[in-house]
Amino acid sequence: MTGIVYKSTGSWYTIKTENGDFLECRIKGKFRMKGIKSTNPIAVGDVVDYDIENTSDETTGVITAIHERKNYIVRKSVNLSHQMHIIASNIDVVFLLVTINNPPTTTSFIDRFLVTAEAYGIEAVIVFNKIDTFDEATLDEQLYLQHVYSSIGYKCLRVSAKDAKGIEELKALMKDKVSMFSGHSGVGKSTLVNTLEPSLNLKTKQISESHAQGKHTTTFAEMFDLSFGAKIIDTPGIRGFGIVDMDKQEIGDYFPEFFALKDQCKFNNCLHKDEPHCAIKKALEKDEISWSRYKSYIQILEGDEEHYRSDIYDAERRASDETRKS
Ligand SMILES: Nc1nc2c(ncn2[C@@H]2O[C@H](COP(=O)(O)OP(=O)(O)OP(=O)(O)O)[C@@H](O)[C@H]2O)c(=O)[nH]1
Ligand SMILES: [Zn+2]
Repeated sequence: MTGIVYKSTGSWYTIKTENGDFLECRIKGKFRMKGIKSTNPIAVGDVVDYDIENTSDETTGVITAIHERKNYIVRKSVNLSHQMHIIASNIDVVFLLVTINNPPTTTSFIDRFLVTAEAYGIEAVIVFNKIDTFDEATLDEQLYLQHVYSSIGYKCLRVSAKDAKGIEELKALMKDKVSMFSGHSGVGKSTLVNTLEPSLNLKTKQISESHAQGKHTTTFAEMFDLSFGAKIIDTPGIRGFGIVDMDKQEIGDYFPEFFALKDQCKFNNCLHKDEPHCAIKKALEKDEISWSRYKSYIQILEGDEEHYRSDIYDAERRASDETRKS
């Protein structure tokens, strides 16, 4: 029998069975996934095979196999620096909430996020929130950003979580899929989820307020079914999008508009920096590639390893704090 993992608390896993019932399961034997050193063998989102185990007073399950993951997101384990903790798997779409100035979301943050999503193989959608607060300048900036990202091919939505604007479009994109919401603290993630499903009171808020950072081991990702046929994965205390190891050579491949042109660069290992006859730099000069995207690319390329290997939320937050100070 097959089920989906909705919650994991270390030794027990709550799975939803094909009948729609929830079943508490343990695992039997060793689960080793090829190529990943992870502290947890099974993560929220995993599709698993299980057997029923009946004892005199309860019915539980035993997970016997895990189906191949279509993708997964990780963070470094708190205690074991070389191991990964798999936060969640089989995510269909991740929504990045962006606010223009309250709080500010920089293009560099957006681009790092998109690069990570590309590397993970997860579709990313940009959701501009708080449109109810926009003055003319903010609106201009938002529309400009929307133009930049939609011309690359990223879906963009404009919403107001507070006034429930744009919510139907968002629901349509979430239907029949597993979604995650991400973005800086204060962009409106909890508000938006509550607008989508008022009965669902996610723990995100409480936990971030009690400064649970560093105590990740006590917070667990959890999947929820929403009434309109969508699933979301909530990751309390984890607002970033994990870590991805990238070679310098592959970074450009995670900028779709660079990737589309790179065959036209003279050198097939072109880093689009100082090389002659670079198609990306030519496109940049013709304004066919946005300067802010190119700047983000160079930052990621030249950034110290910490920048793209550590939690991008924290890295970017520090960076954006520094920019604001200067
Ligand atoms: N005007 C306006 N305010 C909003 C909107 N969405 C959220 N807010 C406000 O923005 C503030 C932050 O919203 P939250 O939903 O707590 O943000 P969050 O992203 O969950 O924040 P963290 O829990 O810290 O990660 C709250 O005061 C909300 O009322 C919106 O669409 N319009
Ligand atoms: Zn090039």
